[in-house]
Amino acid sequence: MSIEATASSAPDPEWERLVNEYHSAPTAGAETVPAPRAAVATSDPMGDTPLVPAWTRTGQGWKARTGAGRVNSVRRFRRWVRRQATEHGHSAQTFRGLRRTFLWVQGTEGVQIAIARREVQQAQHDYKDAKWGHDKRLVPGKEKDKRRSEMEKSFAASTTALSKYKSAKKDARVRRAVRGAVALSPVAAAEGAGLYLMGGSGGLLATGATLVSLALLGRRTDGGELYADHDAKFGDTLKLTDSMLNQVYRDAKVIGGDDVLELLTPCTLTADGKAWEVAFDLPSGMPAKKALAAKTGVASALGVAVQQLNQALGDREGRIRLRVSLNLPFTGKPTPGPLLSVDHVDLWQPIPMGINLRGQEVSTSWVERSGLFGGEPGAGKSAAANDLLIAAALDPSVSLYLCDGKAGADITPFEQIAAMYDTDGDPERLLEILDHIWTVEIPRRRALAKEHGSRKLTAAMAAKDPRANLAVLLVDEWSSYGAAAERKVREELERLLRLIVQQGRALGIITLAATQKPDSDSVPTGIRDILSIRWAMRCLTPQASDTILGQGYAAAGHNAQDILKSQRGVGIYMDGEGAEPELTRGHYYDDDEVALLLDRAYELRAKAGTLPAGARSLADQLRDLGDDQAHVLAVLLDTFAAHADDEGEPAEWLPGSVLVDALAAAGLDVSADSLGRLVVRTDEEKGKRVWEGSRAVGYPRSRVLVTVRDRFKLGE
Ligand SMILES: Nc1ncnc2c1ncn2[C@@H]1O[C@H](COP(=O)(O)OP(=O)(O)OP(=O)(O)O)[C@@H](O)[C@H]1O
Repeated sequence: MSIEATASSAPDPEWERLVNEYHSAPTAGAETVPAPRAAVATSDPMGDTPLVPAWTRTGQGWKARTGAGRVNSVRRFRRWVRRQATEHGHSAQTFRGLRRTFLWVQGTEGVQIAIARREVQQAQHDYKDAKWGHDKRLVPGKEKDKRRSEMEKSFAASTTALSKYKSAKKDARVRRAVRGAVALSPVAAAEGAGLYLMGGSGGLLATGATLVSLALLGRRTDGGELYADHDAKFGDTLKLTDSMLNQVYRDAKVIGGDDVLELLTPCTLTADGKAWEVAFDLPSGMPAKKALAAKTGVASALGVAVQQLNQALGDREGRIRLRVSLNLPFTGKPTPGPLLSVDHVDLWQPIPMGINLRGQEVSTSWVERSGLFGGEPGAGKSAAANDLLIAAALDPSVSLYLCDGKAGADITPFEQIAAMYDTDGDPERLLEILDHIWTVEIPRRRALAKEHGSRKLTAAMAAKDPRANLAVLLVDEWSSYGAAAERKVREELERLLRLIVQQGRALGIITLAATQKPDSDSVPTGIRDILSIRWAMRCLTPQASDTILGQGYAAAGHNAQDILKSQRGVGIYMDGEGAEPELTRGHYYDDDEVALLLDRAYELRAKAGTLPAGARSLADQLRDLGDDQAHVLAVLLDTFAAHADDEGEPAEWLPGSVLVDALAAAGLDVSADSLGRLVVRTDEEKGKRVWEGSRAVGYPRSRVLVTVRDRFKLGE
């Protein structure tokens, strides 16, 4: 492994940034540990202390490492059990050791003895042949002498061979006895000493030591192999080592057999103990794309699921930041969304969308942007869209235009605060909404920008002029509208949406399209290409994933098909053009939380006077008119509401005296006659009714409502 060290004399900002990053603890979403960021660059002026993140020495660092240690122990035990069934099992090793000891004691003398025995057999055979030749009759005298001499020589050779054989046997016996003594004496000594010093347990201990010695002797298999635990994959050990890393990238055919990765940090367990991280450079000249595309191979070589692996591009070509999660990420319960703890939101600022793999908050500025969220049904698009919509709702200045082509219930809770909405999947209503934006909103905004001497609306402008507000247009399931509309209407819808996305951007109109089936029908290509923020939730095919993110992303390792069904709300998030896609889980607000947040949004808007006309109470709408009679009618309506029954329904009838008193209490000097002239009753309505034990003349609420409608064209 090679770790770069920075010369103390040569400040290297890039290096310091990297070091700081590795010394910092994760932020929101993860359990955080205070990280002594500032001290890092200066505490090691010579650059010679090991690059170990400071958090490892904190209480939580120890806790994380103890947790990982515990998991590792269990896994080690499981590996040990698995090992016992193989030729590397400890009993197999012990027997191998025993056999090897026996063979050693037996030695190689057996071979000498066998050779000597063979010599004896040969010599005796030769002697027999010579004797047979000699004992023949009718052999002339000279020849007889020669044969006798050969017979005698053979006899002598046979005797010599026999004595050599005997001495080889004796020699072997002695040597074996010596080796036997050598092998047995330590065992006997240990046993004796054990028994003598500690009794039975000492004997057991000595036996254990003998078995361990035998197991050690039998460590290598007959094929000469050793049990190599370090060859185990990350998935087995849950520990990432530098040598393992190189092997992994070699196995995945990213780097060659002789290549090495240049590690910029050691393999480090993250502060929350959930993953290992390391940053490294690929061998010079190798594009990072090669490693990113080999995601499946790398995951397989690590022995983990592909979802546990995250390779992010470093800040320069060829640099990779690898993160391997110990468990499948994003499968636990979602953490409470951050909007729950804020009073209001400023949509001109970045808003929190979700949490990335490192537990960091992913925030996005939606100003001058538009987005496309896609994924199979139930992947979490509506929840993701809610991250923007709820933030927009909590900014009382923002106008909401919400359209749901699938006619679901996702945007129903927003109805009260939406400027215009369609929850029926009605293309005619969508046309009305888009037409309103194109013919009313956009010209108004353009004129406003001109008034401020600009071509676009900005945050600075909004701070000075409340008319310069943002607006959000959500079009969920465009294809459903397309399918339900006539060809002409469909073409008009497409034309308007394209114009709104293109021209509305600079004028503060944020468009968000969501689709279940990301293909060219679901969002027309021309419109899709100009939606800059993309969020690809789980898709069924890599092509669908590419339709959301852009061509070639799946092949480069960013494939939303890899997201598991259990990883709800998780998607590959691309925060604008050219941004590196990153796996992000959207913040999730359940139905109760959405209702709570929208109540807050309603209040904020009621206070700011930005509720859409339909959502404000009739009394408020009357007051807004600034007309005296409208004001009187507003007080009358409030008085009926103040006398509501147990179910909260306003009173249906009140005596004139009660109404006149209420008007007086509101500072309005209205006589009974003037009231009668304003709210003109029928003869029947003028009849007396029983009120608190006596009979009185009064006014029905329905007559007041009719007066409001007739005079001011307001109300039901
Ligand atoms: N960020 C998240 N964290 C945890 N769970 C989530 C998240 N997002 C969604 N879910 C779960 O997934 C379910 C489906 O989510 P959602 O309705 O947003 O999916 P969808 O893609 O919009 O589905 P459809 O296309 O059918 O409308 C939710 O009810 C919720 O239980």
